[in-house]
Amino acid sequence: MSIRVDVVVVGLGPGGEYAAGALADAGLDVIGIEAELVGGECPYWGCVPSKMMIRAGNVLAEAGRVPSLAGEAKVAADWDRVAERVRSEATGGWNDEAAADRLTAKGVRLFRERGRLAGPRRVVAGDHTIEAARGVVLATGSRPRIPPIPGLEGTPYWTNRDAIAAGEAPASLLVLGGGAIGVELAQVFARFGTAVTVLEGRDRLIAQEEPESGDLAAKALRADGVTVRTGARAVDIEYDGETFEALLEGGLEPLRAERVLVATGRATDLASLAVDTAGLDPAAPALRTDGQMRAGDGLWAVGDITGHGAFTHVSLYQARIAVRDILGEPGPDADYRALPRVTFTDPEIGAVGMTEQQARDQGIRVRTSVVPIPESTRGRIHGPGNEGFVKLVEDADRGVLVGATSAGPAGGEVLYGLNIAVHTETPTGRLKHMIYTYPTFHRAVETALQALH
Ligand SMILES: Cc1cc2nc3c(=O)[nH]c(=O)nc-3n(C[C@H](O)[C@H](O)[C@H](O)COP(=O)(O)OP(=O)(O)OC[C@H]3O[C@@H](n4cnc5c(N)ncnc54)[C@H](O)[C@@H]3O)c2cc1C
Ligand SMILES: NC(=O)c1ccc[n+]([C@@H]2O[C@H](COP(=O)([O-])OP(=O)(O)OC[C@H]3O[C@@H](n4cnc5c(N)ncnc54)[C@H](O)[C@@H]3O)[C@@H](O)[C@H]2O)c1
Repeated sequence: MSIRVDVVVVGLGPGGEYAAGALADAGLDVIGIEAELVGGECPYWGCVPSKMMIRAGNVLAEAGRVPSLAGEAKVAADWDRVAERVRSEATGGWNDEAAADRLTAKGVRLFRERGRLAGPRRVVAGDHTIEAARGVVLATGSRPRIPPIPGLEGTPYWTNRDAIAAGEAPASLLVLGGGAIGVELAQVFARFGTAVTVLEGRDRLIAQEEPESGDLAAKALRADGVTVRTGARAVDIEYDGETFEALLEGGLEPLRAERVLVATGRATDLASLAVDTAGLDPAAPALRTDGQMRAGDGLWAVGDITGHGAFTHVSLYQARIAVRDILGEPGPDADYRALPRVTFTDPEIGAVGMTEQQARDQGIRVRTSVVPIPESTRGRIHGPGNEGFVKLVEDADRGVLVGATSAGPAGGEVLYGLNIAVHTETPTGRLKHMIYTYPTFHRAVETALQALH
């Protein structure tokens, strides 16, 4: 059956859901195509449930700090409460009815199918061929990248989805990959009694961030009893029906665990979207777009599929730009200079813009400073759990911050001011003469500005 509409949105994760709704709100005739759940990875298997799990783990850790600050606290960790909250409050039992209703109430026609391109401005979904007069938005996200480790395929390894839906905390867990997913979930399960080992191939955790961040994450995880193995890779995995055994590079002692969580990055799948029918490379790792999120004539792409950072806020930011462009409204190009991200470990590790190394690699004459939170007034007041630091990366010639990290209690919130500074390129000379509230964690930013060298 052939249908004509204004816009087709393929994939209704955060970016696609926003774009479809906003375009329908603007009066366009929109079809949204979703193969699984309206809302995508973030609300059902990503950001929201993982942060609920982290919140639970953090409460336990705070209780552990009571003896040194306030007396006695006896707590008994119970994963049932976590699983129940994830099921009922985060995911509604992995039911997207409310999200689907919100979208259809805006006038979006929802097709529960797997869509693919069939040429410019044309999408095939099930028995339907849809001609989109204005064009197509691709927002199909990413899925776990499974490394080709011999023996892994065919075993009941976990991805983020199994970890989020876990009915119980396993006795032991081997986490492959020390990126954001690996470190966040490793800490949570460790706090609920699981014996966790993180195996990271590179020489530090959260390796795309500052080295100080990786060191801090390793220290925090170790303090929770996690075994952190960096520069280590599994070369073979066996499963005997009960236990996984991972053989390591270099003949190191094998690791055994009840569960294996694969958290080794995400991949897009452009081939299954038949992007070649629109003249694009199906083997590319991501769909390249211009600053208005155009991937071709009558084709826009937003979210993980664009390769600009797998974050919900990136997907929503790009979706707003694509919507504006589709509606013919002028606006600035996407700008990733001040891309913020937070790894929600305890302590939180927030970062924006470039790391020191990235800035140096760009030939920027760099000045930096690192100020430890425990040495700040608020850090001393806070006491146990005060680990963290503020690191600034300044372009010394222009006198502006091009990157910053704020790690510590509420590190993700402290990041906001640094995000503004990098985005607006406020001169560090002006930032130094601002009034910073006493005694806050973010006063470490003022100290770090004075210490730039
Ligand atoms: C454990 C975990 C924790 C995370 N925590 C955070 C966090 O704290 N903060 C943050 O910013 N980000 C976080 N992320 C990342 C965030 O979830 C993603 O960046 C975000 O969901 C990407 O949005 P998206 O719009 O690209 O689409 P996605 O959420 O990836 O959704 C894409 C949708 O498209 C559908 N689809 C795919 N192919 C087709 C097709 N051919 N036809 C129809 N439908 C299709 C899929 O079923 C899916 O519903 C986390 C991710 C994980 C896994
Ligand atoms: N707080 C957040 O915003 C948040 C939380 C979770 C996920 N995310 C998003 O989801 C994305 C995916 O997360 P992720 O943690 O899977 O990916 P990642 O790319 O952040 O980290 C994957 C890690 O796995 C390592 N690795 C790859 N292959 C390996 C192997 N065979 N053995 C050992 N280590 C190996 C890599 O060196 C890398 O450090 C993140 O990049 C992030 O954008 C964001």
